[in-house]
Amino acid sequence: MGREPRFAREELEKIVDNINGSIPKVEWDFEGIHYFDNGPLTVQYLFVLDALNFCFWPDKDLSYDHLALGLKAALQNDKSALDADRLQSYSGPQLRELLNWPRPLPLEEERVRLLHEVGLELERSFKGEAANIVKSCGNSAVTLVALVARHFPGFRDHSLYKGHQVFLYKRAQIFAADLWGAFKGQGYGRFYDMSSITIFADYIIPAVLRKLGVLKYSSALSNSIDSNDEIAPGSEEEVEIRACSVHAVEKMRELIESKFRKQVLSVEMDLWLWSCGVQNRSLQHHRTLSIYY
Ligand SMILES: Nc1nc2c(c(CN[C@H]3C=C[C@H](O)[C@@H]3O)cn2[C@@H]2O[C@H](COP(=O)(O)O)[C@@H](O)[C@H]2O)c(=O)[nH]1
Repeated sequence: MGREPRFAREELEKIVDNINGSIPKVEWDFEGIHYFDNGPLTVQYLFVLDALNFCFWPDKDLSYDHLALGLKAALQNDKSALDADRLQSYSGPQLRELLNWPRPLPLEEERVRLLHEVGLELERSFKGEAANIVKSCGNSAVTLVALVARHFPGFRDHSLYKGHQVFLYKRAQIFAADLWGAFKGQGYGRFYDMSSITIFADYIIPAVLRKLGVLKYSSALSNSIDSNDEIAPGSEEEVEIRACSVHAVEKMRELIESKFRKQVLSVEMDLWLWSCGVQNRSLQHHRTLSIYY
């Protein structure tokens, strides 16, 4: 038997019936950890946040919250902390200091490289401001994702799977969703095509779907995940875990529409599933050293 995950339609139907086709509403920033001033600095904050929004698990005490809170505190202390020229100059130890983290961050060199890349390209093409990327996307989240991926190679979350290119664009899509959530669909968060954004294929959502029984893993894959083996970035298994998660949630959304006549966004389903996942610290997730999620 292969090691690939399998999508279980019966389990999915049960879940959709249990919630009566209504996705429990989770407020964006339910954790109360994000910087928000209703202006362009918030866009800069979210863009830098999502440039670094990956791979926290190698340090068991580190989580996404530390990154969000650290960048928020940095901005509150110094409004110019995330200016494009400053982004290009941070070293690893300076980034740690900014985030108030006492030891090297996972993939720290990559994080620093990505910060420099973001600062340089913001300066070169967007007058230093992430808000200008958003202004040039014509209120389309899809255009925003494409623009970000075109200008910032670090956001090009793609892999080659059995000869096909697979694009999951987790961090570029979450940037659009974060704008939409933070600005409550207004101003910098106004997009007419949020329904075209899929879930953000990270390491939490697949673990939640597995726990719910919607994704079934072979015993070989289950054993390696449960014994904390690392899964190689770009491997077939890694792409399958992520792509099956996107597929499962799209199927859930289709089922809710056909059975309950309700339109739901994948972004709303993502936030619900993700918030369940991060509140369950014992959840076993797959471990891949990746800059994409
Ligand atoms: N699918 C999905 N993945 C998300 C997020 C978020 C945060 N979204 C903000 C938006 C509104 C909320 O109020 C959140 O604050 C982070 N992650 C991913 O989780 C992992 C971190 O886990 P841990 O090591 O336990 O902290 C890592 O891959 C990270 O990239 C999300 O929303 N959806």
